[in-house]
Order: sequence, then structure tokens, then C-alpha cells
Amino acid sequence: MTQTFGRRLHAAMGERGPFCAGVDPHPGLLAAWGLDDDAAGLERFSRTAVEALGDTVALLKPQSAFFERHGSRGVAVLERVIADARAVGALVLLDVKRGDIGSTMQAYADAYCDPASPLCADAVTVSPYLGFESLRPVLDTALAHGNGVFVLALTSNPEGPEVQHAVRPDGRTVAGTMLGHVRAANAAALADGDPLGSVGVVVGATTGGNGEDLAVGGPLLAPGIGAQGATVEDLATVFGPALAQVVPSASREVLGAGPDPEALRRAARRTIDDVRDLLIRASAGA
Ligand SMILES: O=C(O)c1cc(=O)[nH]c(=O)n1[C@@H]1O[C@H](COP(=O)(O)O)[C@@H](O)[C@H]1O
Repeated sequence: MTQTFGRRLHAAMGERGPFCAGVDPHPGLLAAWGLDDDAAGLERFSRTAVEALGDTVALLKPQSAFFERHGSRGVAVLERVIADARAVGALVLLDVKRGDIGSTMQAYADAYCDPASPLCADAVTVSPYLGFESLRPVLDTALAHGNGVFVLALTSNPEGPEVQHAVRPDGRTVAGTMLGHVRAANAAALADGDPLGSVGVVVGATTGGNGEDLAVGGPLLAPGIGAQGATVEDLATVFGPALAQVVPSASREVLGAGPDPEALRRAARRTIDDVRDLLIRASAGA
């Protein structure tokens, strides 16, 4: 029986520490690393990042857009990143933020959640803002293959609140409604004894004390650390009692230390140490 994503991520967080390193080959980072903004530069950048970080972090998160902008050669590099990262023991969260009508979501599910596809990753990001049930094909396909899904709830960008904080007639926010759906999606796995559900949510580290119940039974991906202004210390305010389920995520903050592999590793380890220290202080009630 395939191990669920929730179990695999829980184990990886214990072994390597709770941290997700983004692989975002921004044109500006390619230039800073002395690389051309083309498919060859993309390939060198990505291979360096995977070789430096793949055996260090629990989760690697390639952002698909930065590969797609190089066309089919860029997508081929993305396929390689997924395979290479998994080969050195990192779980791969493919950041594509898909969200469409259900019948189209099945095609995305085939692309990203079915091991028969070269773009299949351990987990994928999706947007529920066409309605949570439109995600059903991705949820069902991912879970059937022991993979995971991260559902956007409270995003890190300043534009998010106009949709996500909107209050429904029943008094719940739109984001709170999505968090409720994810909680329900994880209930069976938790009842079966999984330490962590396979359906996570994205809650930006920039979102402050947001007033939502973030105990959804699955992992809480927290982007926004570093370049977007949030710090590891902010996680305590944003997540409160749900801190133990948080996987903080940073891309430019770590990648900016490159291209020296040792410097990349040091940057990731620094954040992991800061998160571990925060968790120890939080559990001691400090
Ligand atoms: O799903 C994500 O990862 C994500 C959600 C969100 O709310 N905000 C957010 O910044 N992200 C992604 O996280 C990464 C943040 O990059 P840095 O700001 O460089 O750390 C980018 O790849 C974003 O697409």
C-alpha cells in the first residue's frame, strides 16, 4: 500500500525540519548567478538548486511559470527537476495553482497527480476560487495515488483579502469556508491514524492574526518569508496553536545566496534552525 503524502511529509518534516525551498528561476536571479535567461541558463540554475537543496529540505517547490516561460525546453527542465529532486529524497510540491471547471481539472489531475505523467509530483497547488468541489478530480486522483494537494486559502499577496475575507450570508468568510472543506477532506485519513492529512492549505506568513481556525488536519504551507517581508517570528502570530503543522516556504530568500551550493545550503539551514527554535519556544510557552 502506497504511503500517503501526509505520512511522508510528516516523516520528512521530522527528519529534515519543517521547511520548503522554492525553486523560482526568476530572470533577475539567473542574471545574479551569471546565467543567461534561456533554457540552458534555466537548466544550470535548477540543477544547482536541486543538487544543493534536494538532500537538505523536506519539500522543494518548483514554480511552474518560471519554467513555462522558456517553452517546451523549459517544461522538459521542470520534468527533470521533479525526477532529480525525488531521487535525492526531497518531496516535490509543484506550484501551478490550477483552478478550472471540474472536467478540465481532471486533465490537470492527469498531468500532475498521476504517476503515469512525467510532470507528476508529490503534491500540487490549486486554487479553490471556482468553488471547492471543482477541485474534486485533483483531490481524488492525488489521494488515490498517495499524493497531496495544497489548496489556496489566505494567500500572501496584498490583493487576496478582497476575495478571501469576503463574508458569506452564513457569517463565515470565503477563506474560512475553504478551510472547512479541507478539514472535512482530511477527516478520514486522521481517523485512520495518519499523523497529518494529505490535503494542505496555503496561508501566507504575511497574513497576520487572521482570525481563522487553521486546524485543518493537513499541512499549512506558509509562503511570504523573506522577499515578501514576513519573518519566521511572524509565524507564531499567524498560526498560533496550529504552528506544529506549518511548513514555512521561501524562494528568493534562499536562492539569493547562490550560486555557491554551500551558501544555498547554509541559507536553507539557517531558516530551518530558526523555525525549530520557534517551535521549541512555542511548545515551552515562551
Ligand atoms: O502557493 C504558493 O506557493 C504561494 C502562495 C501564496 O499565497 N504566495 C506565494 O508567494 N506563493 C508562491 O511562493 C513563492 C514566493 O516566492 P518568494 O517571495 O521569492 O519567497 C512564489 O513561487 C509564489 O508563487
